[in-house]
Amino acid sequence: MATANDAAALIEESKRLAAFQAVADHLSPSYRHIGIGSGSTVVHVVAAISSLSPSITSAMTFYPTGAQSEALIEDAGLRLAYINKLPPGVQLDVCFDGADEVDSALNLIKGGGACLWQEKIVASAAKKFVCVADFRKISEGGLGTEWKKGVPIEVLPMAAPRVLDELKRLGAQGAKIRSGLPGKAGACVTDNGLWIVDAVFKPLLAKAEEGYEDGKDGVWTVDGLADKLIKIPGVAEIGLFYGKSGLEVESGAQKPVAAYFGMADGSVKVQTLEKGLV
Ligand SMILES: O=C[C@H](O)[C@H](O)[C@H](O)COP(=O)(O)O
Repeated sequence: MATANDAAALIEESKRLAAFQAVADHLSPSYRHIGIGSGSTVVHVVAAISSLSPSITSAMTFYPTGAQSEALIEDAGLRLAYINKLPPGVQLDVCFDGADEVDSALNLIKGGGACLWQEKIVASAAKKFVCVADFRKISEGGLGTEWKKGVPIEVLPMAAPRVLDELKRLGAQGAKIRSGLPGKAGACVTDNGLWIVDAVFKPLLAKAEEGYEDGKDGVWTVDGLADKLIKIPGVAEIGLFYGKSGLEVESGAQKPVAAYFGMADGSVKVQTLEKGLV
């Protein structure tokens, strides 16, 4: 019988498979500017990049999405720079990052590790954002069916009570300020010095259905809810990556062009808007 350790090892291996395949498919030796996300799957992205010849990686510069990814880049001996130093008009060639859940339209929940704001800045600065995840992140029933902890929302601490009130009015089934425990008493504090509110909604629709009234009975489309959340005073950024992908717009895309999933059977599946999950 499989033990908890076996299950953990299987998940870790699936992360590794997804990351190595994504790097093999999307990191061209000609690339110069690479965004590195946050979380546990992206650790394998950096390992995959580090396994390449230094003659390739020494010509590249890597841009972090927070303290963890900054340390990943430094510890791997890769050239580190910051997105505010990217010359005006220059985009990242590619950004690799994880996700907490991915729906059929490549909308993402991100922020499980409280890094969403810088992640969205870096992902949207890239010509193409490539998502890497393990099989648990595949959402067939809409965002919120697999990731049940709620949509992470980065907020100004003094606005948190008002944000919680507004979330209730928008039909949130539950919303709370993320605790810093076990590491830190009190609220979780992000790399930007702000707080995270996690708001649980009914599973989000990837697309509006015919004649559908968004938000009725607390059921939202991803885009409909995102547009409401981002406008709440005191909200800095939201952990919904939605709208367009780098294949659809020149710049500013939040959605990945592809999502790589390591599967429990050792295979890797790739999801794109064109072909779905194959
Ligand atoms: O805030 C954290 C980021 O959005 C992560 O990319 C996301 O939580 C996925 O993390 P992991 O790769 O550890 O599942």
